[in-house]
Amino acid sequence: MAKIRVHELAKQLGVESKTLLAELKASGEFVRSASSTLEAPVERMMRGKFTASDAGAAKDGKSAKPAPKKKPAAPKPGAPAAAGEQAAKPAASTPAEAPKPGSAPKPGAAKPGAAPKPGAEKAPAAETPKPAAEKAPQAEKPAAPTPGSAPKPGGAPKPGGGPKPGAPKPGGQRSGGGGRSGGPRPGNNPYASQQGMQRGGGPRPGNNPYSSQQGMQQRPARGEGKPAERSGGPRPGAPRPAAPRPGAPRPNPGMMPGKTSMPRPGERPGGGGRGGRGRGGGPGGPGGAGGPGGGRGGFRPGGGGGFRGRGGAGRGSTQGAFGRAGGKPVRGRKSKRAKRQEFEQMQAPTPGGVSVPRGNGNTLVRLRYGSSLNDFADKIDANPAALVTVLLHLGEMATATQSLDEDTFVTLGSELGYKIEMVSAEEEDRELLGSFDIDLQAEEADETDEDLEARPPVVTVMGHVDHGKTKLLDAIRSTDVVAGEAGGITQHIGAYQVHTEHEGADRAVTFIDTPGHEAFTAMRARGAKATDIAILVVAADDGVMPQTIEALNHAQAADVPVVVAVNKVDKEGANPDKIRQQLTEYNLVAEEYGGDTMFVEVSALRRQGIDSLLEAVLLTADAALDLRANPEKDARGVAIEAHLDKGRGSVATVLVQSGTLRVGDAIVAGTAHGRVRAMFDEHGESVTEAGPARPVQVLGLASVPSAGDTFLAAPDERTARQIAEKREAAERAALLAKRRKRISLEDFTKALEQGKVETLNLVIKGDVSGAVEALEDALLKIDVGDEVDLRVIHRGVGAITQNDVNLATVDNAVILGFNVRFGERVEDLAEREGVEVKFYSVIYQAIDDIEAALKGMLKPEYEEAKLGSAEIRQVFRSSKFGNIAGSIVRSGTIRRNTKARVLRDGRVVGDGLTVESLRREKDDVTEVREGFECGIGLGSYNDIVEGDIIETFEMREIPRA
Ligand SMILES: Nc1nc2c(ncn2[C@@H]2O[C@H](COP(=O)(O)OP(=O)(O)OP(=O)(O)O)[C@@H](O)[C@H]2O)c(=O)[nH]1
Repeated sequence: MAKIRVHELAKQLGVESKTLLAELKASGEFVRSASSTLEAPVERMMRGKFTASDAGAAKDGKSAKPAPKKKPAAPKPGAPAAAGEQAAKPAASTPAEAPKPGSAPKPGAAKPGAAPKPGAEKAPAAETPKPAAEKAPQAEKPAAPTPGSAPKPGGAPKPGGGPKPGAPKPGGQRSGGGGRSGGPRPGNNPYASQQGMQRGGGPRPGNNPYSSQQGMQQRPARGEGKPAERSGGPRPGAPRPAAPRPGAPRPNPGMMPGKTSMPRPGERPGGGGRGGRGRGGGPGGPGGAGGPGGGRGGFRPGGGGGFRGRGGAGRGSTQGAFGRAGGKPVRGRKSKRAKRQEFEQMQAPTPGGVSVPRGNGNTLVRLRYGSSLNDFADKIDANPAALVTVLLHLGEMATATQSLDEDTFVTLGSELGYKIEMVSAEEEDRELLGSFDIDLQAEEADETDEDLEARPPVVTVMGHVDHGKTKLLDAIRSTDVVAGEAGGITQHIGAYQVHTEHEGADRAVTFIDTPGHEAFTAMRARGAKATDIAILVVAADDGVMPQTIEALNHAQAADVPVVVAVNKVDKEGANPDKIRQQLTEYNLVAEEYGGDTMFVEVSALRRQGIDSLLEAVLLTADAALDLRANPEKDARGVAIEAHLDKGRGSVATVLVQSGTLRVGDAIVAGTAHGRVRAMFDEHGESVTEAGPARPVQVLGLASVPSAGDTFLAAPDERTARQIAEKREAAERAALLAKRRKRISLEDFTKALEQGKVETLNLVIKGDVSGAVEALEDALLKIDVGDEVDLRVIHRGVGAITQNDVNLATVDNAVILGFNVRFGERVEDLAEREGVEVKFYSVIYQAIDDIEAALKGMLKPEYEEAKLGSAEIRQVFRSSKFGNIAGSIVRSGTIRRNTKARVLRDGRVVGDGLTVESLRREKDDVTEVREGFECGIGLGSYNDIVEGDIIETFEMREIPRA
């Protein structure tokens, strides 16, 4: 810039640099060497001081400059010669802002020696202060009311910029009024916002690089042409009325109605009014533009106008800036569409500011337990990412694919106007089937008495360990008349049916061949109600035991009638009555005691009492249950057992509960589907159809269903497949939810504080299921703290398939193959999709790798590393930068943008700060080393006093062990 350096001035003044330096220092200026630059006021002051001794030299310097300066800015260049402090004061008092700027460094005036400026400005400044103050407001007032000119309220007064810069308010007041007499030093202070203030009423533009005024000085200079653009005219909205019409000359900044142009009262607020919007800002800020504009407009009548030709014409004035005839300003009219948009936007803002379709508060959304934001997004047709954002703003962090609990959905839903209803797996399955026009409930409800036929009861044997359940089932099986007749060996297929004579009729009873309440409960948990009656086996020599009670509870909870088999009556010490007695305490009162529970004494070992037991079962069933089913419909039932047979493929034992299953039927059992290729009974006999309560082994499913899966015959194979696929997807989601190491709300908060929750998703494939399970268990046991989440999203036996890779792609997972390889063409796919697949044959290697990977994913830990400290020698106030700490670096280095804290008497008074600005002299620097002085700005933190220590530090990552 064109500021004069000490040695240059010394030369001009005919004194030695040393002398001048000494003088400057004596005056309290911040000058370090002969090459330091001086601000104009300081220069003036020095010239004043040395004038006596060398008037000639001084004059020369001045006279050379004034000329250029006057040109652009000052209307009243008047007294250029008048240097010295007096002149300086008034100049500064008019916030140094407008006037000076013009004269300031840049303006067309090449490199003004600096000296001249002051002169040029002072004069006008000194005179104009007041009028300016008045004018500026005036200029603004009209602006506001005339909408045409200032379509946006902000355009005129609002931003407050107007008053500030344009009017003398901040600047003027400050400088004028704020000048404290006897202020310490006129400033060549690089940090003072208003150096003049300190001087008794003699505000002078300082050498302060932070000073906003200085910035303003530059602004106009730079903006010869720009001001109009920035301040005066082309604000959004503004251009419209003035828009160039075809044929009109293309507008250029120079043509624009700058605020600089003097708005006349009553006139459309041209630049002046708008100029007001500028903030008193410093260099670079838009306010700067506004400021000077307004300032000029206000302070220098005619200044801008003269320069700009048509400057006076604001929008709506006789002649528009763009050549458009003046007149009534065109008021923008909103289209219906715009209005609608506006209305839509008036809806309550979504947290996070994202756009999400909103419900009306009662819009019902049904979600399955274990659903993710993706599922929710699907239902409301929203962008999952937007939901993630909204949830984040509600204080919870989740990925789009992560399963969330009911509370979270309800909270999120209520925020967005949706009523969330979570549905269970059974309900959802019902819905799923409903989408295929299969409504099992309605089907049952529609059945008439004629449709229904008696069916055998289905019985489960339960009881305490070693009380003889298995033995009893064996005994019952062996009593089967049919089996005896056939002479066949009864195979274990998971259930069997026996026939017995009851009240003169042949009756069948179906037994679930898996004793124990665990299987019973597991089936119930899957929504299957396969059992009609429970036989509670109690060893007469042992009595009621814990598992007896447990089994009883399960049966009662399932509302299943109980028949008690008092077993081992052949044993010495057997006390059947004791059993009856004991069980009364559990609401199981024997008929003999006036209750309705049948107690049958049996010896499974000796196969005694079995017939009585079967009879009791049938009596109970007849008394308590309506065992009827419609055989004339598609089969519905439950899978009891299933396994993969090497030769026969998937072999599933299903219990038909209603309808009739026939060979050739398309069926779906859980997520398995297929066509019934063949059916076998418990004797290994092939059967072609199976009616209600008939257990059969079914061949033909494409995969293996799980025990407890419901099955049904579908109208066709395609439907069966689609149902299976939908179920599989739903099951996968539910499984993910279950497998996930869920994070509580508390953890969420913690995770939020720490950053992001990281998750490592895995797909595990192995050669045998045992290995897969072992690996999964071991991996889930890896302790890596709360920060990292490990999730096994899929596991299975066999080669790595396309499906595995697809899953890994979607969930961004790593595939672990244990003793398996890629399936056909899968390797290419994995490569294409960028899915990492790792193969192992030693389980510990896999665990080690995953552990290391998890550690690698751990958020780095940081420690504080001190960078430097600086002692505050003096505090400079800057309106733009806040308080600036004129400091000397005591140790290390002070770097810009590093973290900082302020210490006072060894105590931290301000922490979590940042070195937002750092200057040496007037130059922005990135760092200042030990022993050097600098100006440190801590942003909006202003609580600093002399003697404080500013300590800077950075956070360094600590490598994990
Ligand atoms: N004396 C006698 N022993 C019996 C009788 N029923 C079963 N046992 C014996 O009791 C033991 C347990 O019989 P299980 O049928 O295996 O009993 P469980 O309830 O199936 O046992 P878990 O499968 O372990 O729950 C066996 O040694 C049987 O031989 C019986 O009526 N009389």
